[in-house]
Amino acid sequence: MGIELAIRLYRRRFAQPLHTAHGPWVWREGLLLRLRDSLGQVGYGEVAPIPWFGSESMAEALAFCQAQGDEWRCGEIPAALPATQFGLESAQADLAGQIARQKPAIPTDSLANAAICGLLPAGETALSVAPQRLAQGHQTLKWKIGVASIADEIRWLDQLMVNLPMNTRLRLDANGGLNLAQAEQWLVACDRINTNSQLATVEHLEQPLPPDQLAAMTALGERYQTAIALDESVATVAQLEKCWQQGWRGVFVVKPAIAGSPQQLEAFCQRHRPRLVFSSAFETAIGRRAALAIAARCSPAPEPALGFGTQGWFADDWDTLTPAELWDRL
Ligand SMILES: O=C(O)CCC(=O)c1ccccc1C(=O)O
Ligand SMILES: [Mg+2]
Repeated sequence: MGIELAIRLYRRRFAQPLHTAHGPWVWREGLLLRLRDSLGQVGYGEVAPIPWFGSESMAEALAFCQAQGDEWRCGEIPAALPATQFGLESAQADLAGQIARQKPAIPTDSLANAAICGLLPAGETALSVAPQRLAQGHQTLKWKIGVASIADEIRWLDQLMVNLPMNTRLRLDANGGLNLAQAEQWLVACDRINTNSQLATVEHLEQPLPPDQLAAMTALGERYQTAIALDESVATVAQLEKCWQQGWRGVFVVKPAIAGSPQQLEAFCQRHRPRLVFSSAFETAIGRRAALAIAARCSPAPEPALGFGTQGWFADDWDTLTPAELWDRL
């Protein structure tokens, strides 16, 4: 008897919609996978695509998984299905004991918040939530920009900075929603903050321009002091390779859950030793565990902060469940 593949669909509602430059994100949909061998051992995986990041759609992922039938034959998974590659490969790794048995450099359950970037809501609400995140132990925070007017947002940035302790690091994430003039306006504001020795630091400006504008972002990186991080431009391992080949040596944000094959991702990291920031795709505990195991293998020193401050954002209690409990719940 071979390896049995079981599939479950899930749909979770954000407690408050996540606002980005792409608009509000209200529901998170994905697939949970379970492989079971003839001895009854199981391995869990998760397919959590983000179509607006260029991943496959839920329908494409589901169609591929269903087409496998009840048995998983470890066949090739098309490069056009990066979230599915992650889900099936990490389920196999889990079945092989590589995720649970491995003692991760970063403990995956009770991660200290100091090692995790706390996520702030977009807009002015960030000002009242920031003290809560600091009280929870986060020392790095992330704020979505390109959601309200640039004048308002830069004013809120200044108000936010005066109330942050000096050791705090703030990430600004534009989700590709700025034009060149706006990106320059933000970088002027960031450099002004970063040259003020009385203020905390803006760690990076994430994906200021649309994904295809690599040359323009490289030029911005040379003209301003504040670091630029690519995210949407490098959603998959293939895109990471391409941007590396085109000379990008700044920060790469990596979301393992949508990057494609974990093995290929690890190989890219070993080969080039890029500057990495690992980030969540708002996956469940199943994908999170696998993504954090990959992060630990790709960059042994847990620094900079992991972009995994995504727990508690949903209107359910799933974040309190173990992978097996979550599977049984669905
Ligand atoms: O990276 C983080 O700190 C949190 C995760 C995050 O921001 C995110 C989560 C899902 C989809 C896109 C993004 C993003 O970085 O743009
Ligand atoms: Mg981002």
